[in-house]
Parts: sequence; structure tokens; C-alpha cells
Amino acid sequence: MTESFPLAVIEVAESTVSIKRVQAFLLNEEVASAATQEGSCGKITTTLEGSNKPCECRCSLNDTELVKDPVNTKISDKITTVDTVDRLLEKTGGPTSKKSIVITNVTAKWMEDLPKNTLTDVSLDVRPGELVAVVGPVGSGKTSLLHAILKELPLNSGSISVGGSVSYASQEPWLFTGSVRQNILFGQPMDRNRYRQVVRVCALERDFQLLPHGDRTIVGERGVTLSGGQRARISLARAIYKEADIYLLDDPLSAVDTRVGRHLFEDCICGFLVGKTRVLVTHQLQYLHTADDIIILNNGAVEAVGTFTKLQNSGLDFAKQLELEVGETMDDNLNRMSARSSDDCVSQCSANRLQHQNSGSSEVSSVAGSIPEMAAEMQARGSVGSRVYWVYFSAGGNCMVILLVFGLCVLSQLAISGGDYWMSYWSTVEEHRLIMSEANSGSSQNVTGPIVNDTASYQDSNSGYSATTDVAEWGWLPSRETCIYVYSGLVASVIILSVCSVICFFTMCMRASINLHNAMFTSITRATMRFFNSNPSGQILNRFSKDMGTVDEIVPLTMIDCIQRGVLYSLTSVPHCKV
Ligand SMILES: Nc1ncnc2c1ncn2[C@@H]1O[C@H](COP(=O)(O)OP(=O)(O)OP(=O)(O)O)[C@@H](O)[C@H]1O
Repeated sequence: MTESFPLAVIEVAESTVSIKRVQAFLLNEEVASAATQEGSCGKITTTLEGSNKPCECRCSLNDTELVKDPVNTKISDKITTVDTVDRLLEKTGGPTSKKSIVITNVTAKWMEDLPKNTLTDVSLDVRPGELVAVVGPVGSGKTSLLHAILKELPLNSGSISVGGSVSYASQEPWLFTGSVRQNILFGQPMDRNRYRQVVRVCALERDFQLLPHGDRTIVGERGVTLSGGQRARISLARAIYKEADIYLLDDPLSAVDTRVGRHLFEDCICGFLVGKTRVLVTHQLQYLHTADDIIILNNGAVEAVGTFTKLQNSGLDFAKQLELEVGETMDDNLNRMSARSSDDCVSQCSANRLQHQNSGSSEVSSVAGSIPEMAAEMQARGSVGSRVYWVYFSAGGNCMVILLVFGLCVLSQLAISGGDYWMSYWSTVEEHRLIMSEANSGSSQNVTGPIVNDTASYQDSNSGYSATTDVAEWGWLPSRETCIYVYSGLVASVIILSVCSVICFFTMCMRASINLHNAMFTSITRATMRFFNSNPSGQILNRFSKDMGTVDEIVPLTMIDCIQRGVLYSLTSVPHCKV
């Protein structure tokens, strides 16, 4: 009870906290659900890139009713402002299945308390197989529009229906720790033919030759070992490797130079993905003339929709803005190209260096010996070395402190064992005292006879208990008061020594934990970037959370238990040794 009850209280408290956390997590707002609808719309499913799990996407009946004549009218046939509901109504007719994406009067913002909407009354439709370019100034809501299509951005009003599975390449390339190949496949089965095509259209062949282990090269956490352009192209390759009906590409051309950008646009977006619905957010306005439709966003609203020629000929201000932006983008590209070329040069130099060290690697590394492995977390097994103990205790204090703490621990255990020993001695003394007093008086019927050969015998007729005592040996017995005083003294010393030893011991352990943590933290803050490149942050966090938790909580308790039991067993084994 005394041992388990406090533990039970701790467990209950911790469980309550955990349950509350899980409850808070489960009560979080759900991502707006889309659905699967069968029927005239066909099967409508949205699948995010990299996820085999379809998230549901429902095309509302209203949307279906809105679209009445999908075949004869194209968005590009006229420049449209934001009254797209009317436009949709004008053009309506066909089933939603004819449209890949239908956005109707969408107003949305990232946070409820924001004064301005991120998207305001946006209405669009994208037909299957179209290449739609989304352009606009920085912060105009292009990425947010894609997030709204992905159901990541909650809608305040309006609806979005998506006809088909979706693959998404984000603006910020995202890579996980693993090989380049794993990053591209992202858990999907290897289709060598498709994989080769993807590698080619994403201009990764040359990179695979430069990388030390080709596509088996470990990219490090978030792709730290790769250049920005390589990260962007691998991210794009992952998005297009996935078979999908709709590809949402968020500015994939911005991180590459003009030559590679043109290759990606022509071979990948217009070549490999031809026939698929593509929504391309871009600042590279030189490619706009190829797009079937251009959507100009400004301040979260659709400013114009149309083909490049229509927009240019419209005579509206935005067309001038478009021309201006094209000019600016060209200049930007030139600047970026020079920056990129130095970046790629650095990356190429380091790759070349690595290649020299690992000559023989190829595009698709098939040589088993050259396949790199992810550095696994190391864990020592077997007995703990004396150096570990020394490092731990020396982190808690100097030799004097350690000796003092251990001395107090031993003394407190000695006092505990002494109390037990004295109690047993005292009960024996009381027994002999009884026999002696009865034998000396000779009045008791329990005394079997007089003292013979210095031996007094005693037998209780009721219980059958019998005992003899050596009068010579037990001639002197400590008085009862003495026994009480000695026992009280031992109990007091047990209390004082136990409290002191526990306080000193846990203070020492706490100082050891703090000093070890600080030493680790100092080392981390002074580590080179190479350390962070080769050690995933998860592993580093593990050292600070789980391992430090063990040092804080489990090591001191286990150690004090070990010391107390060790001293106890040593003391109990001493009499046996003497025998
Ligand atoms: N995840 C988010 N959470 C909160 N606000 C966001 C989030 N993403 C974007 N925003 C806000 O939404 C607005 C539109 O941003 P968005 O990224 O959509 O613009 P953009 O047109 O894609 O810009 P860029 O051309 O720089 O990529 C910005 O004011 C931005 O601060």
C-alpha cells in the first residue's frame, strides 16, 4: 500500500493528462470533407499527392445543376471578371464530370479573426485536359487557391468540386530522409518505364550521374544535401510520378534556371502530362501563351480569365500589368540564372568530389555494395561501462560529494538494519528476562525446576511453549528503558539519515541531469551544419526528450533502490560469512 499507492496516484495523474491531450486532438476541427459521389457525376475522388488514402470530395447537386452546356463554351472564349456564377449559369448545361474543377463563389480565409478574406468570391471552372496558368502578384492568393482545391483551406462560403484524383507539387519542395528514389516513389510501386520517363522529363538524369549513389543517394533531412533546384525537381517528380487526373503545380519553375525551366515546362508539363488537367501557378510569364487559360488573381479575387492573346488584346489595365510583369520576370530570370548557376556550380563541385570518392556509381545504382544505408540509431548492449558511471556521477558533483552521498546512503541503511537487529535482540532479552525472573522466584507453576548447571527451564502449560536459558550468558540483561532508548535513538537516526541521504542523493542526480543536459545542449549549439545534415532532427530530439527523461526519472530511482538493496544484502550476508 505504502509503495504502490503513490505510484498509482502518479499513473492516474499521467493518464488523465494523456487522455485530455488525446481528447483535445480528437476534438480538433476536421478538414472539410469531400466525398465520393456516384451517378451522373461519375466517381469523384480527391487524392492528395503522396497519399494513397483518398479524401472524399463531394460535388454538390447545385454544381451539377449549374453546368448545362459544357461542350460549346470555353473559358478562354471571353475575358471574364468575377461574376463567374452568372458565367457558369450562362454556359451551364453539362454534367460536372466534364469539368475537372468547378469553383463557385468561394470566399475563404486562413483564420477566422483575419480582417480580410484570402480568397474573395472566386469562381472558376477547369476542363479535363486543360493547362490553366494561375498568375498574380506576390500574396495574391495563388497558393491559397490550390489549398482550397485540396480542402486544406476551409471555405467560408461557396463550393468546390473536384472531378478526379489530385496530385500536388507544393511551392516549397518537401523531401523526407531517405533515398532520392524513395522520395520520388513515395511508397508507390516501382514502374521502371514511368520512373525513367519521370526522371527524364524532370531533368534529373544529369543529377543522378552527379550524385554519389545515383537515385539511391540519401538526401538527408529535408533534402539538405541537395541543391534547391534538385529539391524542386525531385518534389515535382514525386507529384507527376503519381497517376492522377489533376495536377496542381505550385510554382515548380521558380527554383530552376531558364534552360531547365523550359525543359520542365515543355517536356514535363506540356509533354508528359499532356491530356491531364493541370493547374500551374507560376511567375514565369513567358510560358503563359501556351496555357489554355490564364487566371489572374489579385488580392484574393479573380481579376481576369482568358487566353494570353485575349488578355493582351483586352485593352484592360491588367493586360498592361501582365506585359510589365513579363518584362520584370525576364529580368528576374536573368538575375536568378546567374545566382542559380553559381549555386549549381557549388552543388556540382561537391557532387563531383563525392563522385570521385565513389567512382562507379550510376544513374540507377544497381551495385548492391554501393547502396547506402540510412544511419540507424545506435544503442549499446550489455553491461554499462565504468566510464558511463563515472561521467554520470562526476556530472553530479566532485569526489567528496559522491563519497558523502554514498556514506549517508550506507549509514541510513545501517541504521535501518540496526533497528531491525535491535528489535529482534530486544525480544530475546525480554524472553530471557521472563525465564530468569520466574526461575529466581520459583513461584511460577510454569518453571519446570530450579536452576540446574546454570540453566533455567520454562514451559507454558497452556501454549506448550518451552525454553531454556543459560544464566551465565544472560546473567546481565539491559534494562527495558535502555532498550527503549536505544531503539528510539535508532528510529530517530533512521529518519534523519534517510531524509538526508535521499535529499543529497536526489540533489546529486538532479545536478547530474542538469549538467549532462547543458553539456549536450552546448555541444548541439556549437555543432557544425554537417552534424545536422547527417543526424535527423528526430534522433536529436530523442536524445533530449526520451533519453534525458530516463536520466531524470528512472536512473535515480533504480540507483537508490540498487544501493539500498546492495547494502541490505551485504549486511545480512556478514553473519553468514562469520558462521
Ligand atoms: N498557411 C497559411 N496560414 C495563414 N495564412 C496564410 C497561409 N498561407 C498563406 N497565407 C496568407 O494568405 C495570403 C495569400 O498567400 P498565398 O501564399 O496564397 O499567396 P501567393 O499568391 O501564392 O504568393 P506567392 O506568389 O508569394 O507564392 C497571404 O497574405 C498569406 O499571408
